[in-house]
Amino acid sequence: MSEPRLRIAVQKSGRLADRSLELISGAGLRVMKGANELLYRIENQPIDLLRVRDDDIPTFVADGVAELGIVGYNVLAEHFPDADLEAMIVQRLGFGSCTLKVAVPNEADYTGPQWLEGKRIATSYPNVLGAWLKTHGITAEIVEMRGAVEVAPRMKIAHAICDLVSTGATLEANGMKATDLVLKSEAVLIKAPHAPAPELAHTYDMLLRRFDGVTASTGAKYVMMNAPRTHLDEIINLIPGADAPTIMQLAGREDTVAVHAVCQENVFWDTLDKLKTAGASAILVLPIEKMMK
Ligand SMILES: Nc1ncnc2c1ncn2[C@@H]1O[C@H](COP(=O)(O)OP(=O)(O)OP(=O)(O)O)[C@@H](O)[C@H]1O
Ligand SMILES: O=P(O)(O)OC[C@H]1O[C@H](OP(=O)(O)OP(=O)(O)O)[C@H](O)[C@@H]1O
Ligand SMILES: [Mg+2]
Repeated sequence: MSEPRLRIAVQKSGRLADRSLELISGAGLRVMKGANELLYRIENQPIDLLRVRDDDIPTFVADGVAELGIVGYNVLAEHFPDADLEAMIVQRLGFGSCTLKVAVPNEADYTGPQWLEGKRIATSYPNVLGAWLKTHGITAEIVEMRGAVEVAPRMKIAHAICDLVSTGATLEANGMKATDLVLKSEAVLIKAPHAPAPELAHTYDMLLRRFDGVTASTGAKYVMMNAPRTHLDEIINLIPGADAPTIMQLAGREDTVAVHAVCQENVFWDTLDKLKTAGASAILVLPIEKMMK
């Protein structure tokens, strides 16, 4: 009998496919792209990647066909409108960020959600939209469409739409404006309801630790600078998201210390300017490749 292998369901192609593979290789898994398009093997761990349509990922993971999956929160919320999603989510992954919004033609005299009362709204997210309408006490007809939702008002199929928006370019190109935020989304790592087979528990735990490490290090920076003792508090307060920086005495410079810190947030040029003004010098910002808390 063949050795058991963990399965991770990932989008085969589309907006999450590349970033999902980056996360997987960032966790040290070597992907073998074989002849089998549905299944990619991991060379150095007992793991396979199940490559499917993103719509199939929530069901595959909930049914235990795959122990883990990477999918948009929007797809998960639509599939399991009544489930405890937080219990399924292992972690938020920080990519694939988008929003689900209500949008109407530019010329509409939109005054607020009440405008939607008795109207037709086209969407690929009938469950999420239905719940949102309910919380606003609105009765509207939901027209379900699989794609090209943005053309519905022009085709006179609907008065409004509820669709994914990221840059807003699609809405603009179709003469529409976003009016209400229905859901914020990003890619999430989800897990099956049952624990993995005992012989895979070690691999599973290792994988979750590594995914956490990769996500934690994304955007994190290691910042080093020299700071005059007189302005140390001010300078530390300027370092974004830094937890307990290390302060070291510089040799032969009683009045100056070296400050090293891990920043959890973006370090902008603006921050560097402020640090400089506060007296910091020799400022270095370095990327962090991996991080384990
Ligand atoms: N414009 C966008 N900007 C950022 N993220 C997006 C955008 N559109 C979609 N996403 C995210 O990426 C996910 C996948 O989008 P994609 O368009 O590849 O899905 P799809 O066409 O349904 O793919 P599939 O063929 O797998 O069914 C979405 O569910 C959403 O979480
Ligand atoms: O606000 P924007 O940056 O324009 O992004 C929004 C568009 O992106 C998604 O479609 P996608 O491009 O993935 O194609 P699809 O409609 O085939 O899914 C979504 O369905 C919107 O149409
Ligand atoms: Mg899909």
